[in-house]
Formats: sequence, C-alpha cells, structure tokens
Amino acid sequence: MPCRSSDELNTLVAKAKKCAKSGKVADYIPALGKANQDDLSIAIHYPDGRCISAGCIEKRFTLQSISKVICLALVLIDRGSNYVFEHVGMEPTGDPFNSIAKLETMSPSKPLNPMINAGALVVTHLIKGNSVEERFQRLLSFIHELTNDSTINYCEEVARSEFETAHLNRALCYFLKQHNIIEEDVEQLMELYTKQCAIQMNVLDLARIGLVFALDGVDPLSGKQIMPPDVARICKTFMVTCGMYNASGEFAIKIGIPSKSGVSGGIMGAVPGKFGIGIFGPSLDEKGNSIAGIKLLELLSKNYKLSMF
Ligand SMILES: NC(=O)CC[C@H](N)C(=O)O
Repeated sequence: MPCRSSDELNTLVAKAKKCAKSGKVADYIPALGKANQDDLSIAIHYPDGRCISAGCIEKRFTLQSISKVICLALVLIDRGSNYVFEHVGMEPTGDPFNSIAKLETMSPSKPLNPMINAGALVVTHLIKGNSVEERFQRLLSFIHELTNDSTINYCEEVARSEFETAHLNRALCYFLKQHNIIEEDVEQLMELYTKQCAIQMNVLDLARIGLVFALDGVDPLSGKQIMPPDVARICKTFMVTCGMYNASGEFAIKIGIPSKSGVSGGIMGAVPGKFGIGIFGPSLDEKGNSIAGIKLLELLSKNYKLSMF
C-alpha cells in the first residue's frame, strides 16, 4: 500500500533531513553553490491525479543530469533506438559521471551509456533541429508536454555559470569529436547542453514526469501517449542500471526504484505502473547524489515495499 498522506511524508522528510548535514552542495558549477544545504522536499504523483507532498515544494531547481533521461527519450523518438545505440552504448561504467577514463581505453571510443556526461553529450548532439535554439525549444516543448506546464524554462544564471566553467565537458566533447562520434562545433553543443541542464522546475513537475515514465509513456490525466512504451522502458532500464551514477548498484539493492539524479540535488523516481516521485535535496554525497534524498527514498521503499525486485 503506497503512502497516501502528506503527514506520513512529513514524518519521513523530518527523519531523512538529518543526514543533509553530512553532505555538501555542489559548487563546481559556481551558481549551484548558492543552494540551501538543509532543503528537502518531495512530491508523489498518482495516476488518479492525486499528489501528496512535503517540504519546500514550490522551490525550483535545475534538472542537471535528470535532463539526460528526458533528452534520451526525445532522441529515441527522433531517431529510433538502432541509430541512437550506434552512437552510445548500454553498459554501466562504475566510474564517476564526468570521467574520461573509459573513453580512452575503449575501442571504438563511443561512450558506454547515455547517463554519464560523455554519453549525454552525444545524445544532446543528436537532438534534431536546424539551430541550437530550435533544438532547445524542441526539448523544452517535450518537457512542457510531460509536465503540462508551458511556463517551464531554463535558468540563465546556472546555464551561464556552467558554460563558463565546463572545461571537463569541453574536453569530453573534443575527444568525441577527434574520434568522429560527434561532428558539431563544441561551443555550440556546450551551449545546448548547459541550457538543457539548467532547465528548472519544482518537485511537483518532476513527479509528474516520473509518473509518465512509470506508466509506460502515458499521461493518465490527458490519456495521451507522450512517448512510445518502448522508449519509456529503455529509459527506465537506464535509470536502474546507471541513473544514480556509480552508486546505481547499491541503490538498486537498497531501494529498487528506477531513478535519475542530478547534481543540483534533484531525484526523479518512477515506480513502474504505480506513481512518479520528485525529490529536491541539494546536499550531496561523495558520488554526487542527494544524500537526504536517497535516505528519504530508502525510508519510502522500506515502509511501503516499493522495490521492483
Ligand atoms: N551529474 C550531473 O548532474 C552533471 C550535470 C552537469 N551539468 C555536468 O555536466 O557536469
């Protein structure tokens, strides 16, 4: 029986919040360093339209790596899975999300999966459109459809802050370009990627996107099939195998919910067939996942037996 009341959620948030102190807000993207370490909020969106929540649910945050799974869905729709997987692999790496190591040792040097930065840059490169602006607007429109909220946009300050400091991501792009995995101008791709990562929303919106993935691509409120079931299935599989970076194995064992995190402290969860979860807690553990957010998911999963395994 899933959690049905915001009171129950409030109790779990209060418990999980205690471990926020032992984490750290990301500051390698300088604008993210302004976040409040103690924030923790959650929303759960059910197929009948009911939404329960706790914490500072109106606060908006940038998607960062959560955007990778949404972008992957769009590109799978745009190009089909055969084409996409000619350019990016399907295997977890066990390395940090921004690592360049495997690119150098693998042959051909195509990135191992779309959830690490190298793979996500390739996926962003594959968004169809004639200009950065057109490609970005297509991704944004897809997000508007998923959330049913056409006011969602990106945070210029965070996008600029990442664009000015993303030396490692630029290095990944140049490596990929040298090996003919990407063709476009690196600065152009970085502009698109940093805007994508800076798309901002609150936990209610994020839970709604999680719900669409949970329900195999259907938005239960409009009845519309927003993405083919196969696309939702592929994305959820990556969320299980690579969604929490190099903590995905432990997360699958302890929590067992397809999830995707980002360094701003967001986590999107999709409990298959049941509901969507949005979490925001900017204090991160050493692997770059929301420390209190993971604790909160662990409490939820144990209390309500949510593991899919
Ligand atoms: N793990 C993350 O959320 C990383 C996203 C961030 N924009 C980066 O590319 O470094």
